[in-house]
Amino acid sequence: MAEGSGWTLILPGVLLLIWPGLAYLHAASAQNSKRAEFRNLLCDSLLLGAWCSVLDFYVLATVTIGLACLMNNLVVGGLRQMFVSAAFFTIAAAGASALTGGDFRPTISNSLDIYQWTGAVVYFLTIGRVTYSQNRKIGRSIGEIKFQNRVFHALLDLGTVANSATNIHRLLNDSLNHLHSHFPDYGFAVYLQERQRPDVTRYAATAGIGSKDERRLTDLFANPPHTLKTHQTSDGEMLYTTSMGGRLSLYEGWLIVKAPKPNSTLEPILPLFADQLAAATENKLLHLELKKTAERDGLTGLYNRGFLESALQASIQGKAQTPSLDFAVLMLDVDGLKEVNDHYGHIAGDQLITTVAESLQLHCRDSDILARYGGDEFVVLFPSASMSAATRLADLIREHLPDQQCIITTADGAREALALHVSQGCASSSEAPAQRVLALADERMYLDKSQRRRQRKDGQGTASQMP
Ligand SMILES: Nc1nc2c(ncn2[C@@H]2O[C@H](COP(=O)(O)OP(=O)(O)OP(=O)(O)O)[C@@H](O)[C@H]2O)c(=O)[nH]1
Repeated sequence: MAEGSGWTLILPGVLLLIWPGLAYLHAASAQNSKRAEFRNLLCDSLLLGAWCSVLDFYVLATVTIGLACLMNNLVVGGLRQMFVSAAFFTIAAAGASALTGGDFRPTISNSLDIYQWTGAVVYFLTIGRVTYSQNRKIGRSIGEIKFQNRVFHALLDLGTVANSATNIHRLLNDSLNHLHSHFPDYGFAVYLQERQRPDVTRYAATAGIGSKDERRLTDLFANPPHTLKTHQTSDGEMLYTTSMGGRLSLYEGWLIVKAPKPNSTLEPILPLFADQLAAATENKLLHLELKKTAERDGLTGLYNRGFLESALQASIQGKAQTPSLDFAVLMLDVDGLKEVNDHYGHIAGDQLITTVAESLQLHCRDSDILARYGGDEFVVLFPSASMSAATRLADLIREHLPDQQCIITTADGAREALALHVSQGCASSSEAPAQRVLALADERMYLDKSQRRRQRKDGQGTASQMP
């Protein structure tokens, strides 16, 4: 083709000015933009092949344009796309030569060579620069995705960790340790307090917070919520405070996160952690409340009969599995409750029951299971103790209970002091089959009661004495 022919002006114009815009519109409007991009690249190959023909296959231009074209296709569509593009490039070059009767002039002039080399160098350096910034963007995105994955897993597992805790202390400690294991660079603290009784019921836990910050936070926590700010720095580190109150019905709560530096990625996810922790805490509080209601006696707060029977069954099974493991039972029955009810009314009777319960509780150890078994009957189960534990407690009660009194208010407003008396009987699995132990203690308790009744009749004592 003759030098300076119209094609040398039209084709670059089409390639550089019109085609990129058309290719963009095509890709943007296509339903499958990836396939549209492949088609665009193949059109690119056709146009570039034709352009090489227009340039009379000037070798440097042909090599540079051809390589750039193949590289684009390889990067975007892989080897297959590259081979297809090579075919399109060749067909277009050959077709254009055939149509226009183009020449073959691989070398033209040194100055054009220098110009062409400069263009090629600039082109490939530009591609390198673009690829570098793309890689950095991808690196940043991967970092963000990894962080979001950590957040996602930490959130997902937080629920499991919190739900498997047996009480609120464990829940808060386990949850914060879990968060700290996922985010070792961060420190965590949580504070909870009952809305109605902030000074009475409080919980606190920390993980990864230094003792200095812990002291500072404890001071801050002494007067919440006014003094707790959402953000504050501590020695160049950042403390983020998120309220958990919205998800808690009876409690106020705050999750505090200490970040090594201000962190804008962290801020939006803190409410997620606070929410998850608050939801788990609320569930646990409800669960514990329900459990307490199911296990406890409403009047005295002691274990109820249902709980005692399950604990007794566990002891019976324990004895069956390990015969050397004994348990013992002490049964107690308040004397003269009916008389108190009849004289002073049921409220006074209730007071007598609760006073006896409190006195019994004073003498029991943590491992003893003290339950209200019936109206005026109490049972103490010693799950892994012999008869001596039961007789020791029975002796203590016999010795100290009569010294204590229950103060009641009579219908006319007068205050009366009632003496506390109980009948009692003990039994152990070392002296009877495990299933019979409670019944044996009951029989012994009734023997004791009969004896005490006889004594009362003989005028040696009264069941309920009013001094
Ligand atoms: N105030 C009150 N009375 C109760 C409660 N549960 C049971 N009672 C009453 O307690 C009384 C128990 O009567 P009894 O078994 O004869 O016991 P008692 O009067 O202590 O007589 P002894 O055991 O023989 O000394 C009954 O009148 C029941 O109605 C309760 O929760 N509160």
